[in-house]
Amino acid sequence: MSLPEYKKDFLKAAVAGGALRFGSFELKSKRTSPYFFNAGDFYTGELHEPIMDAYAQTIAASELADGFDVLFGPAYKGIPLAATVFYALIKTDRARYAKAAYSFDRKEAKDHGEGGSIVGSPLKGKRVLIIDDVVSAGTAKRQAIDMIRAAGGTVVGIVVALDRQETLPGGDGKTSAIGQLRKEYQIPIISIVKLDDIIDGMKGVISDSDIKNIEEYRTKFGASD
Ligand SMILES: O=P(O)(O)OC[C@H]1O[C@H](OP(=O)(O)OP(=O)(O)O)[C@H](O)[C@@H]1O
Ligand SMILES: O=C(O)c1cc(=O)[nH]c(=O)[nH]1
Repeated sequence: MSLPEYKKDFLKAAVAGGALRFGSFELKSKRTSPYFFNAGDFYTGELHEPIMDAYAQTIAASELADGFDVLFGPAYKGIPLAATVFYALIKTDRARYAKAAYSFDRKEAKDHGEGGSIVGSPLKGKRVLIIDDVVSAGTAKRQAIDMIRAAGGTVVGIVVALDRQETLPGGDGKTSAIGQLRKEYQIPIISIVKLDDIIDGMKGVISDSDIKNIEEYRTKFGASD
């Protein structure tokens, strides 16, 4: 299967910039994974542009492309994502996104000046697309959904960089964290790449033994949703 160019560019930049690594890594879940994606590395010049463009193209090519009014980035890591990907969306298709908007929250409400927790576009009556780096257990996404609903917005979807497509530890052995959120909130959750794309895109780029380790990991922990 051939990956779209923006996914190839994303993977190439992520590997070159050290955001996507291969070896042995302990996850939050305590699983040992043969690959790791560090969204904390998005700040370098070589990574920033391809990653922000890849988010924008993922959104513009998705079912959510015309279905949101506000791109919302939960604090903290979601904040630069919302601002920068919104800019990339405008650059990608000005006519389509000129009337859209972005916003983000403060972790601590401001008690002076304009006050409150939401900065940027008000959410009342708006269709809101959440942007973030990754989903681990889904806790931060649930909090963001609650906050947006409390502010009168409707969450229409979530976009993240990577879907690891792996089962939730202690779960039913089939469902992923993303799958669980999809079911719970009945919303689309899209990603720039998923584990299957990494395996496809990295063949011939990383060693055969790294590919084999990731395929074995997918066989052991791959989710079915
Ligand atoms: O709980 P999940 O929805 O699976 O997501 C895990 C989130 O946790 C981290 O953010 P955190 O809330 O720790 O805030 P930060 O952006 O300030 O690091 C990380 O950036 C993910 O967005
Ligand atoms: O599950 C995790 O802890 C995890 C995996 C990954 O690839 N990247 C990350 O930041 N966390």
